Amino acid sequence: MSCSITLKKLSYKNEANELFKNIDLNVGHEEKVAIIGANGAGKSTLLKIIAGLNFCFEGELQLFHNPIKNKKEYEKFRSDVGYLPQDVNDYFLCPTVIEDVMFNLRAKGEAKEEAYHKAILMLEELGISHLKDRIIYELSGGEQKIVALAGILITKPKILLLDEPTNALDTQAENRIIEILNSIKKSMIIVSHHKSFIDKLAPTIYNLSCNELELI
Ligand SMILES: Nc1ncnc2c1ncn2[C@@H]1O[C@H](COP(=O)(O)OP(=O)(O)OP(=O)(O)O)[C@@H](O)[C@H]1O
Repeated sequence: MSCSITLKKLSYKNEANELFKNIDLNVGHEEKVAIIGANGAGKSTLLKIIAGLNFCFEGELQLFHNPIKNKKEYEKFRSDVGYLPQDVNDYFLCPTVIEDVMFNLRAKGEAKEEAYHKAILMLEELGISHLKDRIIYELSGGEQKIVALAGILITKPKILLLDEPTNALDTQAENRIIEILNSIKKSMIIVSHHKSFIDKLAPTIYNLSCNELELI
């Protein structure tokens, strides 16, 4: 199987606890995988490791079959990975929604008009055109989460890592996200507490519990 993400005997301990030990995981090309688990089980930590934000692990992380041990080795793949953190409070770099959604495209050298056009389409697709000129820090938590997702999807990463993507979203927004994520053909890992949300999205579900990743 062609794998986008592979974990081999991955172990991690923080100062206080061992969070997971000898975890194996394969996420195939365009496969959607969900991870559930109790508060503090280590789900966000695992996602941060896969997102290249923490290299203090033992074992092996591979992206597209390439072993990655450190930040330098990760850089080659960074633009292939879109990571939505659980808390998007400190996530934004621009004052307004449209500027922030355009930002990553502009950073990649895309012309302003083209980036603006794509950002407008992305806001439409996510149903948040009405937020276009709003100041991000005046938006609700749920609105901020969708804006952050827009800023990620617009760069068309090959892998999506989503930490509680529907946290703080109302039912209508959640259904919109389900529809959009279902229509996207990418490799995805979704961390969520909402089993009903995951059931509509990811055929493969793991439970992170007692240091182990168990297929359920
Ligand atoms: N930066 C940090 N420094 C120290 N401990 C941390 C840090 N981040 C997380 N932890 C601890 O690591 C453990 C796992 O946290 P993590 O956020 O990965 O769990 P989680 O499964 O995502 O939880 P939740 O479902 O509540 O979001 C927790 O005990 C947490 O307190």
